[in-house]
Amino acid sequence: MTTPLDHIRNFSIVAHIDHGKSTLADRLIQLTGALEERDMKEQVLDSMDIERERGITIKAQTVRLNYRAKNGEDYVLNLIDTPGHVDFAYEVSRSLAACEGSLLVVDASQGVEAQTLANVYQAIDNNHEIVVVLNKVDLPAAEPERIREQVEEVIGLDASNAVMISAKTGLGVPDVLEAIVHQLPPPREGDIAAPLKAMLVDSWYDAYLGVIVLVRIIDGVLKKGQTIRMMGTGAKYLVERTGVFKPARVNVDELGPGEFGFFTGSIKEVADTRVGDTITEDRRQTAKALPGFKPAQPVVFCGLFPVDAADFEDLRAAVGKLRLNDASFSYEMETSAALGFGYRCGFLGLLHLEIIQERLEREFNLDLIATAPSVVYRLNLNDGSVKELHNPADMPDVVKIASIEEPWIRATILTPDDYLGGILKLCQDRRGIQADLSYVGKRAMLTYDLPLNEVVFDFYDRLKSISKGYASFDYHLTDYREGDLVKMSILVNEEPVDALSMLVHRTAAEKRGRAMCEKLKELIPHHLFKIPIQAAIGGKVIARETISALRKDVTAKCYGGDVTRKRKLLDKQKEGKKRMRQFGKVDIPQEAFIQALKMGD
Ligand SMILES: Nc1nc2c(ncn2[C@@H]2O[C@H](COP(=O)(O)OP(=O)(O)OP(=O)(O)O)[C@@H](O)[C@H]2O)c(=O)[nH]1
Repeated sequence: MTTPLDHIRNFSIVAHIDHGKSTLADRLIQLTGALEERDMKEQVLDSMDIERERGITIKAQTVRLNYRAKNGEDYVLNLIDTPGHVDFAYEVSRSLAACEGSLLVVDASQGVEAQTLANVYQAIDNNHEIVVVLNKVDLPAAEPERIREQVEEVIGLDASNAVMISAKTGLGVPDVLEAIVHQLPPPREGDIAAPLKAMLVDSWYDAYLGVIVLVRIIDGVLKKGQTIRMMGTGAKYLVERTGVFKPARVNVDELGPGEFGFFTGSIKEVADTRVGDTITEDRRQTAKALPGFKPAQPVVFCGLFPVDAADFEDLRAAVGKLRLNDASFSYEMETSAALGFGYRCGFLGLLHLEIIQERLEREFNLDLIATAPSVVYRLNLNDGSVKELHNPADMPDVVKIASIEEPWIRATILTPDDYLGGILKLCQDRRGIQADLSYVGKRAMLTYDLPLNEVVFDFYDRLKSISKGYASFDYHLTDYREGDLVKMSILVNEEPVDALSMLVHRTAAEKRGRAMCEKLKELIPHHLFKIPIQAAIGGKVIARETISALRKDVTAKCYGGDVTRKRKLLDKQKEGKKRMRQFGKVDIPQEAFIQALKMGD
């Protein structure tokens, strides 16, 4: 039995990070009895360990809630979870496109932040009705009335019906359920008699069931035994199981118009399922596919290499496994003169990079060296062709290059007035161009255009430290612009270390080069000979440091007598060596790479 359309509400929750989205979702699940209290783990929606530890949401999830409203009617509420971080904007957009309304959660003690704006504008772009929820009213610092006005003023939403709640204590949460039923619209279309038409919202790999595909049904029904066709890829599959998440997986006989649910078939890889694709029945196809989605494009690349070359096979297996569940992560094999075999990997952004790296190290027990993150440059060559450059090491000879273009972003930063000066300077130092400066209550809202290349290093960390954590930040890619970019190489003992080469703006090259050489001088241990460290553009050295020679006999202090002590010291030294990489005759500790690449200003 499918639910009639006017008794279905599909909604998502949009919020700035930490404003209480997950806490509210948990409350809604709890209140509608979807979970027994004792089964209620904290934040059930954030299922992966890392997500839970870091308190961030990565994978979009959906939960069906059964709710009997005060009017006595039974409703099916589908909560579609969306990630809150900028890197996952693409996942946010596809989840929003699949539902009709949003709860906009705003922390009543903090007010509107950068991601509040970015996320709510996406919801508005998707024609969502929006219920404003002011959360954390239990906090002494909460000013719900003031924040209500702020929402109206800054976003232009009618907040007269705003629901004031504390997701933590549960206060006001039942009103949220009523608001969902009465203020959000049911699905706008849906013909149960028409041929099947469904949107592929998400997919992931499950060790027992294979690929699980999350769908939103538009027309018709989806059930076991049907042969379905993915209209974009043309692939056909037999449906083996249909079901919903409550949030535990429950099988159902069929899914009808307006409903969310999942199906499984013999689909081997997540890569076979294209998010945004239209699913129809093979023998009775829908006439028109849904407007397609753009696949997520990786914007940041870096090389990942095992510290111990013998671990390469393990790395190969691990990236393959991760990719099964994350089609937005891409990789191809790379060989580096310095680092041996590894992978060049593409990510949606810096947080995505960090998460993947951490999962590889933690879940697969790998010790990795990551090279400097790089954006995708566009090279216009003299022969008229255009080349995309993912790796500075692949840069062709400069005489072949007519011009280089780099990606730019538009960043929105909200900050208390006190830190504005420092932030303006940071943006200016990073070649930023100010587009706007206005005020949201007592806080400044800055709009800046910045080269992504200047943001991938440590912009976010710097912003947080300048503003003592109070500034919020959001960005989206805008365009490619020509820039005076040069490849800077780092030479250790006259040997170029490819993993440390990078593209920099000519005006910043000398400063970066000098900082890099100074840093490496501190980080590379003394050897028995003098080691020059140089930064160079083409053949021209722009910075230089020298590590003096040192004769060091670690066993000298053992007076030759105690053999076991001597052995222990030698073992210890060997252990230290394992985490080193040899460049020509020089050993560079892994730590030196990480630190050199992490440069502050
Ligand atoms: N005092 C108070 N704290 C709350 C309330 N709601 C949430 N919090 C706390 O605020 C913090 C962030 O809440 P989350 O629900 O994880 O926030 P989120 O928006 O889901 O964050 P992300 O998943 O990282 O985007 C947690 O420490 C919660 O315990 C509330 O009503 N009152």
